[in-house]
Amino acid sequence: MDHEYPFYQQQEPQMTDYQAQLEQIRQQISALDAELLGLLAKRQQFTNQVAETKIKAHMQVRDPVREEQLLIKLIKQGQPLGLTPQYVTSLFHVIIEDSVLNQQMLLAQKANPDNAQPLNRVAFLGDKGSYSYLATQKYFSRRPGELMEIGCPSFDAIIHKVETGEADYAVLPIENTSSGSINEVFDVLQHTSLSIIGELTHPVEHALLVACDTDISKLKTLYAHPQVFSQCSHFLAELGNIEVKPTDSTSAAMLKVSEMQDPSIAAIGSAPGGALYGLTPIKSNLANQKENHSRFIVVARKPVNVPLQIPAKTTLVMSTVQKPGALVEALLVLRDNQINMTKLESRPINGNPWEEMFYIDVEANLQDGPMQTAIEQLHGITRSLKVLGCYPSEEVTPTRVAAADALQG
Ligand SMILES: O=C(O)C(=O)C[C@]1(C(=O)O)C=C[C@@H](O)C=C1
Repeated sequence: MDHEYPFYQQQEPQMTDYQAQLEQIRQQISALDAELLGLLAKRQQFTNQVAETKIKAHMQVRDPVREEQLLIKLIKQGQPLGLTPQYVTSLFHVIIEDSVLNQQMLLAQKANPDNAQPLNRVAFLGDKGSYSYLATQKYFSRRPGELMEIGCPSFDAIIHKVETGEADYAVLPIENTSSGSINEVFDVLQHTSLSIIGELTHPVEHALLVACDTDISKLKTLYAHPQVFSQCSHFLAELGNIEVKPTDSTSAAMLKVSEMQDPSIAAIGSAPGGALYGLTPIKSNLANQKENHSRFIVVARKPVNVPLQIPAKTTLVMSTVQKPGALVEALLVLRDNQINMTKLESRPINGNPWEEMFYIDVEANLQDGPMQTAIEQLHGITRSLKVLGCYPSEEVTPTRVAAADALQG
């Protein structure tokens, strides 16, 4: 006879028991997460108060000594709680970056009081879901006023919207870590009266997006912006014989795939952007370089004043006289005035392909004495020189603390 189990034998827990346990723990996690959000919001209120004080005291926003002390203390406090120095450091780098950018925005607002408006009409490439759309959302989420998104089919159309007053700002991609400078934007900057008033970098995480249940082996056609194809050239080479079809923007590619609902068709774009079109990612991280970012500039009809308390960048465009060493002579002016150049880009002059325009980004405030001297000297040795804009630098370099140092003593 089969062995009889005593009636009182504990039954094996059912899957529903485990799910109930999981749900109970998850509710406790969610309650703690809500508390953490409340604390972060309170911290933001305090650091905004710090900004108010710094405005009155004409103090720099960044205080590296304070950041180093703060990180060392937090690493020590985290250790007995089982929080590694790496975890604590990376967490507070994000928190401090947000604090610095918020403070910079507050100081910039004080320096440009008439810029604050209830509605920010912003032109950008493509439509909702494009990388420019995501960058626009990111940049203006930190600024007061409602955002009116104005998607455009081309860079010329974007510039036209702002020049004619149909838009207040434009967000333009100017370079990408994988595919380099975006030449069309440098070319439109040559002839516009608009000023660069801001910048931001935004991660560009390309994913393979589809509208219905399928897999890579079934794909025959791929839609994407040409920039995306060059950034994902290695992935495309591995894909083999698949037809790639360029679109004006990433959002146009995603809209196409969403409308066709065809399992043999996909788009390359960001997963958050794709979600706006009902697309799902079947493969991520397609870019040649894993750290793939695009830098965007923000342009407007009026330049902004950048307070000396926050790090500034100035972008110049110049053409040199036709003599050997002319460019070197111009760059030596920057060196002689202790001005650090962060970017140099050359572009042919429309209608005069044998001469070039040079775009230069420097880490300097236009109001600075040395910068004023450099501009004056450059006017004397170049054929043409134009300041495209002076704007707050949004690159917040994190303060590094060696974990070992932090845990000593
Ligand atoms: O305490 C300050 O001075 C702040 O501005 C706050 C804060 C922070 O978020 O902790 C931000 C930036 C500074 O570099 C240092 C610290």
